[in-house]
Amino acid sequence: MKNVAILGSTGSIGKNALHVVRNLKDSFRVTGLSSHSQWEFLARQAEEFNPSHIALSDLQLAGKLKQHLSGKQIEVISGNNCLKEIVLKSEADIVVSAVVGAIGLSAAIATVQAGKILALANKEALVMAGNIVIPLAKKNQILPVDSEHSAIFQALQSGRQNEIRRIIITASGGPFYDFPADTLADVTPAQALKHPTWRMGQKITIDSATLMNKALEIIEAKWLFNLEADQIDVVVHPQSIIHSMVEFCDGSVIAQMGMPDMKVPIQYALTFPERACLNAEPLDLPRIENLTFKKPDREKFPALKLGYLAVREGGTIGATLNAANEVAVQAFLEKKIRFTEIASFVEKVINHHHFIKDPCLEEILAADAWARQEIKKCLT
Ligand SMILES: NC(=O)C1=CN([C@@H]2O[C@H](COP(=O)(O)OP(=O)(O)OC[C@H]3O[C@@H](n4cnc5c(N)ncnc54)[C@H](OP(=O)(O)O)[C@@H]3O)[C@@H](O)[C@H]2O)C=CC1
Ligand SMILES: CC(=O)[C@@H](O)[C@H](O)COP(=O)(O)O
Ligand SMILES: [Mn+2]
Repeated sequence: MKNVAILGSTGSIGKNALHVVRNLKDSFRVTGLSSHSQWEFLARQAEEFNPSHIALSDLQLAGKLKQHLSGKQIEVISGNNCLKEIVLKSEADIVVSAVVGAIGLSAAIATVQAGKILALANKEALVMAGNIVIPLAKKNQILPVDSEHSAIFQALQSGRQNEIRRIIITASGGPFYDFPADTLADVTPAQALKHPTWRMGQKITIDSATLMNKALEIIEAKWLFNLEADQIDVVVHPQSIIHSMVEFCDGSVIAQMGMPDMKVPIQYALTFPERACLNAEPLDLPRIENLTFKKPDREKFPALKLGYLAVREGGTIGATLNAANEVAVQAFLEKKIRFTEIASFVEKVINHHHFIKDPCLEEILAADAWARQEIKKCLT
């Protein structure tokens, strides 16, 4: 029996993770759950899974949660450090990090420092601070949940690190891939939130539409798999059936395929190195008929080149890109900026930032804070 804590349990990945754990209840016990403000939903999850600790980052709502659960043996943690606290207090063997954004970094660091397995969906932690997080982790201590990285990790089980020629990360292209470039300035948040193949939280869905998600993912891949920029390719594959591929030095290309369903990579991260049965929709290739591929359009979707810049140059670019993007996505959702301004404002902030080649954690956090202030100047 393994103890699992799920950070961000009320979100899209968090709910899928609980679905997986519910089906594997003889192998996993939930000892920690967390959310930001959905306290009633978190309370229902706590009542079902009976963890020893839960965390709500919103201090004011935490009072209501405590009152609701009074009489139960569940400790409620709240406040700024609650993610880190739940990692350490919940006695988890595995921490699923399914929070969105930079807030996940401290929990990622705490998890690996405590020697626990980190099942990582929160790609932003590696985008910001892969140079800090990765050296702290042992081999296979960080297990990817992101579908593309899980696919690459699975494909890599058939070869060795020094046999990798390149990886090919697939991208759905998002809802606007075939839109004429001159129409993108006018697309709305409602349109952007209609992802063609995946049902996900709002932030990542907008990132998919700008292709910033692929930018974040190539940075994530660099850190997870120790790759150079010229070993990371992106191909647009609108059906999201091939989740990514690895080309080895003998020319063999190993792909991981399946219907788009995050329960598959979540479960693999929890059960690795074993596999467990999962009642997922079977892959019916004759029904799908066509798997198609296109070169990404870097002019129409400039976010991708920012990702390659961060992979090549490293340093504080990842943290700056991530922070500026988080603010820009929120501003787009609030209809304060246009869709096309997300990438252009992020680029502007990166170009103005004070680059540090090998930043320590404090310098990374300072770059994050600076970028959040700087991009606000573009919003007024
Ligand atoms: N969704 C997907 O299929 C995929 C997601 N990912 C990555 O996984 C992560 C989660 O994505 P997703 O599940 O879609 O996101 P959601 O928005 O659906 O869920 C986010 C979760 O994080 C919590 N949260 C939000 N803000 C804070 C905060 N400031 N402090 C503490 N907790 C917070 C939310 O709590 P509350 O509900 O109370 O707001 C919620 O539980 C992201 O990094 C994303 O890029 C990667 C691959 C696929
Ligand atoms: C499910 C998952 O891993 C997402 O990151 C997904 O890949 C987003 O789709 P895009 O390929 O459109 O970015
Ligand atoms: Mn992904």
